Amino acid sequence: MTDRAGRRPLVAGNWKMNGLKADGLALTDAVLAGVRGGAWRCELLVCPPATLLSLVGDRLKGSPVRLGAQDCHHKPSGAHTGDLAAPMLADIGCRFVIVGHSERRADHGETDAEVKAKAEAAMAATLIPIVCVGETLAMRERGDALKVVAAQLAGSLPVGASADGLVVAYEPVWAIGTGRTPTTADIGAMHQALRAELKRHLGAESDRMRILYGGSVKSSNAAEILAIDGVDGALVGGASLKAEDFLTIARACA
Ligand SMILES: O=C[C@H](O)COP(=O)(O)O
Repeated sequence: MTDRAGRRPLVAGNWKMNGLKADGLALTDAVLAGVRGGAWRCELLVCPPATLLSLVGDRLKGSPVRLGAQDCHHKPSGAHTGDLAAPMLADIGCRFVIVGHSERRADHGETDAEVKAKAEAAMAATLIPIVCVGETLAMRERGDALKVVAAQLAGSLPVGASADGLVVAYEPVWAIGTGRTPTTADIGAMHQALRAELKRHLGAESDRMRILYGGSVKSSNAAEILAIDGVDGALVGGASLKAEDFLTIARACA
């Protein structure tokens, strides 16, 4: 992977709804042990469940591994039982927050407009939103993937994003946790379409924005996926729960 327009690759681990305290700490310590002493080409990020953010964040202090959350509310505070506001996440050391993951879009009916509002709330709290988009299998089989995902991105893009202040993640829904991935040509074409869409909305600023690929990224396919033109890193689910697999993926950026 080459630096294109100064984009440093980002490898992000989304732990999803996994891990009790002991698991989270053991995974964090294993990642930190593997990271120590290495010169990392990519930026490293872990996104534990909300219950572990403080604990993991404390462990990560002084390390090159960043902390991120998996969701935030679109308001900065208020009567929203069970939700977490972006300023709260920033307050406990988060630097990034994933918004619009397909699991939240499916499980909680989140729309593009809500994702956009969450991304704007994240930016207002100085967090970097990772805005997720991706097609279902039916959309891909109908030949609609490029069109649908570009429209999803257009509807989810926060207003006023700067190059360093926004990350996009392309995650085909049918590739998440299934072991299936699109062809390298399909991933390349989608990343090209997303960059064109970013450019249409944000102009030249978009050249330096990172677009990640997510969906069944593993240690065995990471090098191939991360070498695709326009892929600026990976959003990793299952494989991020094993430190060695996560770090092998990160090393594939070298
Ligand atoms: O956020 C991560 C993605 O949903 C990918 O998950 P996965 O690597 O388990 O397929």
